[in-house]
Amino acid sequence: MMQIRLTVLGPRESGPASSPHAPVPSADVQVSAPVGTTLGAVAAALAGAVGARPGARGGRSATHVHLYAGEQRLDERALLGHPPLVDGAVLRLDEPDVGYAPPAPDVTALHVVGGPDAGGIHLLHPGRVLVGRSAEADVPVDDPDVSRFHLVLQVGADGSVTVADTGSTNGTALDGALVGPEARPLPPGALLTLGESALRLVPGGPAAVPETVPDGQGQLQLTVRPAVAVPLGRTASGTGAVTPAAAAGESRAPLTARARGLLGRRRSAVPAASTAHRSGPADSGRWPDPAELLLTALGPGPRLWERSPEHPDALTVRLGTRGGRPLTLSLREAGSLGLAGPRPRLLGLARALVAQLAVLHAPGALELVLVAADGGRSADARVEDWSWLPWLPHVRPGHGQPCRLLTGFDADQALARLDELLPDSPFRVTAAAPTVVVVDGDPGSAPAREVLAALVAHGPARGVHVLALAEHADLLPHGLGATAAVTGDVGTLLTVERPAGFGSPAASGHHRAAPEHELVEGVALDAVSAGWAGRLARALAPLREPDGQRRAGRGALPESARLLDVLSLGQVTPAQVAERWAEQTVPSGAGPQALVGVDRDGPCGLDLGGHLLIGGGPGSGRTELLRALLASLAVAHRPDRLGLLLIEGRPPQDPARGLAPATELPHVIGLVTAEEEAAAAAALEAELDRRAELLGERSFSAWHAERAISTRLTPPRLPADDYPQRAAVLAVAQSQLPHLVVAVDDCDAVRSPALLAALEAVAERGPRLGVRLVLTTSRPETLSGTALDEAAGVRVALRSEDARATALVLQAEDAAPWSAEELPGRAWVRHPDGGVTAFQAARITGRIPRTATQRPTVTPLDWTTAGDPPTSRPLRELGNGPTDLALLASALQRATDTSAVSPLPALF
Ligand SMILES: Nc1ncnc2c1ncn2[C@@H]1O[C@H](COP(=O)(O)OP(=O)(O)OP(=O)(O)O)[C@@H](O)[C@H]1O
Repeated sequence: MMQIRLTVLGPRESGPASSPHAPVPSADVQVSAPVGTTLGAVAAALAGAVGARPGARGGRSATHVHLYAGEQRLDERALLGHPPLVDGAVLRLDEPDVGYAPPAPDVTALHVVGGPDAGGIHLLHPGRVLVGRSAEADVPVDDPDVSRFHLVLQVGADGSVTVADTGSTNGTALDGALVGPEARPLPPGALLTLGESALRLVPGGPAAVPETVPDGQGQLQLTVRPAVAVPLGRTASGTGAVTPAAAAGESRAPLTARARGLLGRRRSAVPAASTAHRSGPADSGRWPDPAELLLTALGPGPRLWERSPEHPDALTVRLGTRGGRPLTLSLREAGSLGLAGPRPRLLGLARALVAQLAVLHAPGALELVLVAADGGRSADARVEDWSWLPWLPHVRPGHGQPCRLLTGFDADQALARLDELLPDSPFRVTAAAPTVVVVDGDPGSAPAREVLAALVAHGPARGVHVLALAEHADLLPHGLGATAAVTGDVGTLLTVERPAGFGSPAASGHHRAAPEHELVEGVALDAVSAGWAGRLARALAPLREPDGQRRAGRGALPESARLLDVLSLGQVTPAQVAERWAEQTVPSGAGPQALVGVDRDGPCGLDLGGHLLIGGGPGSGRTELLRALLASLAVAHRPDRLGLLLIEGRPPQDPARGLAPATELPHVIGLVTAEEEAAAAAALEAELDRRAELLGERSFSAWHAERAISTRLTPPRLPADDYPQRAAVLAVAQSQLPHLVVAVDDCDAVRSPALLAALEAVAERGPRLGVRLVLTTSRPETLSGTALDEAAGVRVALRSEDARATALVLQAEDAAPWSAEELPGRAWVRHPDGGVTAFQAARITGRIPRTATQRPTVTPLDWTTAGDPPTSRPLRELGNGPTDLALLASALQRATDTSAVSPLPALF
């Protein structure tokens, strides 16, 4: 099933009162659907999500819902998961959505490149274009210092543009020179300043080459491209924040200086002219303005995700401009940043900063966490303020954090998110990428405040950077490395306090016990609207890094997985299985391999080079993992090359819940019942001896290298009860040396001394002879110190109430970092090299999903619960059809028959 998140915009209320500015109903939904589902299958449900009843309006009937993506009318046969129906898509009911059309690249545009309402991209078509604060303006700019109708552009048919001031209060400057009521030519690249806003005329250019490949499941993979060269003029010493002068001096084309008068004497006199350089959009330089950011996300453009953690400008954000030059701040150098000032401007600034981080750093290079749990504001208000952010791909849990998104909209979620960032958290063990945690106001509880204080103090050294927001500077957490406070009559300026000597090579090499701070005043801040941020985040939502460039350890663990999917055996036909077997080469000394689940990098296996121990509490999924392992081994190895001997230490009351279902696998050479324990023990020991004799001095692989394995051997009929004779016959009949896996469920409950002795013999002698143990236990303390425990090279800990049990299984001093989540099948594995990774074991005895799960569903997205731990509801069993294991076993049996492979005879 693929899952894509969409926004549906409803039809505007019809009737005489309807105006182009009337609010449009909108809903964020999640669509779950099998690959190959068409839009038509969910169209009615999408319409329903915005309260539209099919047939309620002309054009829409019970069967026909008209949906548009931008201006494009969508065919109902369009496939979900393919562009434009990808994650983050915005669909509109009944009418084209002009506002969401991607900007045509070949048309000259006016970009709002700085100021309190930055980021706008307005295409200029021939005619008269009014720019002003009024919503009625052709180019509205929500800047208090901009007049309602501030200036007018005249766009000629040939693309030439002139500008004239319409008698604005604060004046207009063109590249620093005052513009009067007479029209003056506005050349491409020129910068217009009005109020605290800066606008640039950007000529059209050729369309960007698409750089993504759809995966058909709602995501777009970026194509591999050469690493972006670091712009000239930068050296390693330039990694810090940069002074405005340095920024301008180092960018390839200095950004245009703004008229100083506009900064100092707003609302009064006309600005004095100053000399200015002009820079074209192609080289807008080191610190992209909000409009360029949006284009980069929509393209996606070549600057998308350009900053690796090693990039000199990694984690450096542009706060605004001063004297027309970008003022930046490096989170790496400052450690943390506080933003203070009246909301909405504060939010606008925060959005601009987070947008820069998300556009310039790939999800593998930067993790974003949102904490918006301040009890002083209603939950609805908090979600409304931040609902744009969860669309960013950087907010997905990449280290197994128990949540769907790294968000904290209530006190519990907030504390969980902050806890996860502490150094001893299991979720930071493999963290390679830095994290920026946005904390809006109070984090919601006293413990969370404590953790936040610790993160402010010690986080930066470990790559955790706090970006805190508060209405007043004195409400910010103490000890932040830098602050930016919104000031000015109308809240469009910033006063930035940051460590002194930022970015200067001399200072960064110099150790300061308590860094002095410097104040930078009169910074014209960059702020962007919520709509702008939502559009940018939705554009980034479907994007994924090219495979090879993803950092190890990224990607979330699924809540559950189906083994047949992990094995790519969705259809599970005998032919498919026979093909797998045919790929197999002669057994080697290395143990058999088996895929059993999914880790953060995709399907994952357990290495049976040695023995395997699986520990976990009641109902944690030990038996299921064992069955999955057996099934997976059976798919990977022909039944003449692998034998499976099954032992139940504590036979379950309902045999279907134990290992009995696995006996249908053609590889199984016995399920030992209580009465058979002694016999099984004898047969096992005999088998070890037989193998030792057969091998002599040779290793298992050397032996195999010496002889070709007969595939045409028919098993002889064996007398039923004469074990020694059977063993002898086996020895002759086999003249072959298959892998043998002895699987013992609940091995702590095995009571027969003979069987325990045989198992210990396997533990000791087995690996060299091609015999491996797979043991499960709910009481690892009873095994502690035994040969069975000590021999296990690969160790898996499923959930357990008892932290000591987990520590014993993983042979860790302290289990705290490794407590597995509630989910059945969620586990940590300790590899022979000592590394520990998390994975989700896959399911093999689930019932085949029948029609009910295959039906696409549309559910409202609720951001408030995205940060909750996944509920440990048992997987819903649908229908009473055969289990996946039964299906697989039957395919394996038929494959055995048709490929003339002879399964091994029973061991005893
Ligand atoms: N990998 C998994 N994915 C989803 N659900 C699972 C998984 N493994 C187990 N379960 C669910 O958890 C239940 C318990 O699993 P299982 O019987 O394997 O656990 P156990 O640890 O052997 O339990 P017990 O303590 O009863 O022996 C199963 O009925 C199944 O519904």
